[in-house]
Amino acid sequence: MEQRMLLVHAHPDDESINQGATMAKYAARGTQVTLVTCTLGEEGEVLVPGLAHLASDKEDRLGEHRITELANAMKELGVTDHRFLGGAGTYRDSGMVWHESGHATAGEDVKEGTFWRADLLEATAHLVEIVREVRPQVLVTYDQFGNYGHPDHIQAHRVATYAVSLAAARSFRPDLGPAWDVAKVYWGAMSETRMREGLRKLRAAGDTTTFEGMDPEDDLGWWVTSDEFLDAEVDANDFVAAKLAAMRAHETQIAVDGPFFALSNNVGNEVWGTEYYRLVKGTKGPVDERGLETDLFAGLE
Ligand SMILES: CC(=O)N[C@H]1[C@@H](O[C@@H]2[C@H](O)[C@H](O)[C@@H](O)[C@H](O)[C@H]2O)O[C@H](CO)[C@@H](O)[C@@H]1O
Ligand SMILES: [Zn+2]
Repeated sequence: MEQRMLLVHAHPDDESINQGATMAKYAARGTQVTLVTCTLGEEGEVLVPGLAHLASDKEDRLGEHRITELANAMKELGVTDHRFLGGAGTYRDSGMVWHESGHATAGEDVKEGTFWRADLLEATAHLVEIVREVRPQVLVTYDQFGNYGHPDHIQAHRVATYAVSLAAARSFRPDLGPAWDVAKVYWGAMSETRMREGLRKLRAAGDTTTFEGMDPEDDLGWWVTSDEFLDAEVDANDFVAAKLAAMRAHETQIAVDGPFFALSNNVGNEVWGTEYYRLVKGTKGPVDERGLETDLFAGLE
């Protein structure tokens, strides 16, 4: 079977942070990996001082710069098919604010033309066209909370979920191509056990700044998924270097000496090279002794 995987993400950088190792692993073994990014990340911060002029409140050219960052990241992962939903610049980054309880949320005045205010059916139709062209057996996106509450992540979840249904409906927009039913849909997840183990190692090594304020013995809350709800673990430790190089490519968003890289090597390999998933559509394939699939195409041979 020719394996085809489609990932739907909100901003350039989400793909590398969340599934960079998985993408590199499957691309290396010949799976067709397609990434759809819904915005250009125009409202992002700019961590590189020499690029501060690009910010949305200055020259507003961060979006075009992040197109290049994404292309560079895809080269590191070996992914050759990456697209912007509706074409580059169709949906603008909605921005975000931090809610008092620690997760992201939409600001008071979300601008016209942003992804959060997009017409859901219009945005979904753009994705249906891609789904019917690519015909993926596996689709990956965020959970209903966008994993940490960012409005664009939540909207990407909604568009991806709606597009899976409509792409399979023969009577919906036949002009967008023959119907296609995606066999398996996964939500990216962060294992509670793995995050707790990583935090314990960091704190034991004296690191109090990485994931500052998080106590490994506390309830880790919305950050993580309880292991009872995990369905798949992709061990891509051989591709950690590619993932970290892809994350570094998003230089305006991810500080090389920031929390993502502050992990010591051994913690880094364990935390970043293994990526977790919840299966929300389709039948679970063969599992290991923990009840976890180790291949997202399990059961589809
Ligand atoms: C990983 C991710 O989704 N990044 C988004 C996010 O970026 C955050 C935002 O700039 C926030 O203000 C910072 O405090 C935080 O550190 C950033 O991770 O939101 C941006 C604006 O919508 C988006 O461009 C970026 O890709
Ligand atoms: Zn994002």
